[in-house]
Amino acid sequence: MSYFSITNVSKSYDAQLALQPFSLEMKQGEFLAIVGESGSGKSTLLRIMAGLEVQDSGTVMLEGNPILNPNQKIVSGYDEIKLIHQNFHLYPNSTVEENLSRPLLHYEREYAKSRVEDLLRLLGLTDYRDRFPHQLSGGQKQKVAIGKALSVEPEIVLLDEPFSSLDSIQTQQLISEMKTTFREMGTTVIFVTHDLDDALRLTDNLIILQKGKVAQKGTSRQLCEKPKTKYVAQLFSPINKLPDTKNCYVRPADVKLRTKGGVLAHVTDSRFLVHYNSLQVQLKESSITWEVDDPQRKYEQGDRVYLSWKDTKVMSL
Ligand SMILES: Nc1ncnc2c1ncn2[C@@H]1O[C@H](COP(=O)(O)OP(=O)(O)OP(=O)(O)O)[C@@H](O)[C@H]1O
Repeated sequence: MSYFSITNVSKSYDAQLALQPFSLEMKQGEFLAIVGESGSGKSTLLRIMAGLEVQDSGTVMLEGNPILNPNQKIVSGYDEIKLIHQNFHLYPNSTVEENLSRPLLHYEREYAKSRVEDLLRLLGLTDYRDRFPHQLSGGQKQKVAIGKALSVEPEIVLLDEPFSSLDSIQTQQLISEMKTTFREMGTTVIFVTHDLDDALRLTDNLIILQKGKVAQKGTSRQLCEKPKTKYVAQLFSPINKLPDTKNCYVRPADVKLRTKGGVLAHVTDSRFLVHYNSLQVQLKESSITWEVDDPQRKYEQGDRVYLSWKDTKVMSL
């Protein structure tokens, strides 16, 4: 018996198909990221997993017990499975400490006190315990919201793009911190996002969702090297279509640049990036524009360059 399992769960809203039959098995303490563009069904899936949405078909089971949906249960949702999303709610007139304590009102006092201390320490909020939400940064507020959800010790945390109000540096930092916290607590985590980089900060275990359907699952390496669709390929880098082919592409990093021999192109733009210059080049024969990496930072706008690539690097999508 698997720890958390979703079997053939599907959902439509009127005529709109949001999720095609979806199945998943997870072990306790495992992390998973579900990546998909807007409208791919990520939130719908998480809400069904949390028992907050009625599915058209299929079952969700936690440790052999069914997760009941709002049609089957009077008070929807479970303490064991917490969904955290962007529109988090903090009590504005309560301090950080009080916000974290509120969900524990019905717990034994000593336990609640020590649990709040643990959360303050884990989330790095000890110095902010007496502050009110309006005295916190966006990242700190988000941490308190996550702390509130974690206070009842959920076994599974479902993160629905909870960091989208933060800038990318804050987001990266918070995801790394959360990863340590979740590991320490042995929490099972499912993180949905449209941003592959954010997903990879948490885990290498990926499912790509596209139009309500699993496009591919696997590790980042498997998905990057053997993408099954254009969408999966483009999550990792831009892709360049080979001239005179229907569906053959090559990545910018897999194109070699030379001063002679290969496909002639002209450099039309150059951008400085951390590890290489990213060139925009126009292929002479076909007038197609490509993006290619110039790791030696050798070429400039206006230069002629010859392009070549290995057949093994060509992706048929
Ligand atoms: N309550 C609803 N009523 C009708 N249609 C809905 C409802 N909720 C979602 N949908 C539709 O179902 C599809 C999947 O939506 P969902 O919110 O699950 O996607 P998502 O991947 O989470 O999107 P986003 O990243 O923009 O939040 C979309 O086409 C959406 O318009």
